[in-house]
Amino acid sequence: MTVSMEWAEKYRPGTLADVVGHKKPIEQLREWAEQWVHGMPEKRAVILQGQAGIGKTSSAHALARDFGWEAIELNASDQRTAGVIEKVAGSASRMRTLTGVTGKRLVILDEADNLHGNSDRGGSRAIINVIKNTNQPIVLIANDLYGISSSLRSLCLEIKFNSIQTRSMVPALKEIARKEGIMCGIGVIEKIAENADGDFRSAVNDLQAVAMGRSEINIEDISTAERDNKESIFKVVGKVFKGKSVRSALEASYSLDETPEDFIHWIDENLPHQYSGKDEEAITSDIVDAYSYISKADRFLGRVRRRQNYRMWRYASTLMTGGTVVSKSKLRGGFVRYQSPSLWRRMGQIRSKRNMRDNIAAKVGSHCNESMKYSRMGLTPIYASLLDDDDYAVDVVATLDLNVDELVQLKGSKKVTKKIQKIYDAAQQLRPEIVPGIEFSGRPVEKAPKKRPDQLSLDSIKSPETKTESKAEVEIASGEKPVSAPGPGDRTVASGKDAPAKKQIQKKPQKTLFDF
Ligand SMILES: Nc1ncnc2c1ncn2[C@@H]1O[C@H](COP(=O)(O)OP(=O)(O)OP(=O)(O)O)[C@@H](O)[C@H]1O
Repeated sequence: MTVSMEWAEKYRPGTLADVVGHKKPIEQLREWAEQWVHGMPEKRAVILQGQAGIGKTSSAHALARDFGWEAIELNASDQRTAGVIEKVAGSASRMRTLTGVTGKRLVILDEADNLHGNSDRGGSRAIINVIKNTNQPIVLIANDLYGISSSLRSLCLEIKFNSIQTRSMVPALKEIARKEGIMCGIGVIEKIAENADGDFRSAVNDLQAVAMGRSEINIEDISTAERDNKESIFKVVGKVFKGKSVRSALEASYSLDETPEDFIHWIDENLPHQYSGKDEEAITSDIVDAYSYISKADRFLGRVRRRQNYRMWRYASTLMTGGTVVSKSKLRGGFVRYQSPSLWRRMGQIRSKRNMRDNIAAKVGSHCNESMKYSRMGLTPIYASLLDDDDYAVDVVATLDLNVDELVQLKGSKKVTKKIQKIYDAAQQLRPEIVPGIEFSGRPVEKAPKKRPDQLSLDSIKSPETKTESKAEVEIASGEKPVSAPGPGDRTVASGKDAPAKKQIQKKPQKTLFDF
């Protein structure tokens, strides 16, 4: 097994045919390159846009190789001043390539959504000028189009790279494992691909990490690797709180698989737990000092979000880790069980509660032909109060098609109580059948006659006799013999045979709120 070289580099696709997924964008890229072969395309530059690690840069290099072009890559760490860009892709480059061979040169500008910093001074303007005049193909690579000016965008053909689907990654990962002589147990590759969330580079990195020192990988090894990653965050947090070397804390934080956006929450959550003891005054002062650095780091994170300039993450990291390290008046050891950020849990809870509240309001709104916003404010509380009456409650749940969690929330309860479960079960039997192709609006168009709450209540599902009474009620109300007995099973679309029964039931005077 070779571990000396990164597999992601080793298995970088050599030609466009080796690129995993991206059928359509690769086709677009090829067509654009063909136009260069036969002359000059309308757009002399393309922007390959998509999340990191999905093969944009590799595709650009593979394109150059397939077409026999020299590739020159300028990434954000290069000095992308107007002069440099002009030199590489401007008028001089029209004569011949760097190697002296006359032919096309593919200029690849990585991180094109990041052309703001000092080193890129004039970069954006220079690229615009170069694109207008060049006779060399130019590829811009960007995670996000928002960081690129509209005047630059208008000169480029935009090609979107989507994240790679798990099922496309699996055969490619299996092939890498085979070439590396690694045996993989059932589901191993699928799990790695799933965890990567569309990012093929991280899938390859994960495969390499878990294969290190093994010739066989089983599914349990993957869970261990996931746990190792979690352990490493605890180690880094420990280094920040307990160590005195800014450098080693910073280096440890860079090795993490967490962004500064996430890491700051770990520090924020655990700082007060780590700094505890009897010397209250010193502790308070250390905590205040550390938080003053953390808040400055947070300001940088805000700037990164607003300007999409990820270079400033560096300052944020230095402030939050280095700042916390230097703000200790003395070293504090002691074991502390670090917690994952509670803010995430709270946000998750709030978000899911809010989503549920909106779902309920949308269902009420749909039933009453009102907007979700209006029903959230005005109507939902009314429906909530109807739940106090068990019979209405069953009808409300069935009519609005509430699920059990929504019922719990609308009832203002904290959990599924026995009563709530009973209401829900009763509603399941009353629930109208949804006619395919017709969206449920609380009033399905064609369905078997819906039983009224007075026909099916909590009690009525308890004893079969009560159901018989209900049949009798229909008979009395219609003055005719009922065609079929309404029971839990008869929630099908009304057939011609059922039609008379439906007609009779519609004649019945309104008895409940939902009888319209
Ligand atoms: N679609 C893909 N097909 C084959 N290999 C891929 C693909 N996507 C990523 N890889 C692997 O991941 C590595 C990184 O890919 P690449 O640099 O092309 O991604 P990117 O989208 O340009 O990411 P970034 O925006 O971070 O530069 C490659 O060396 C390759 O091993």
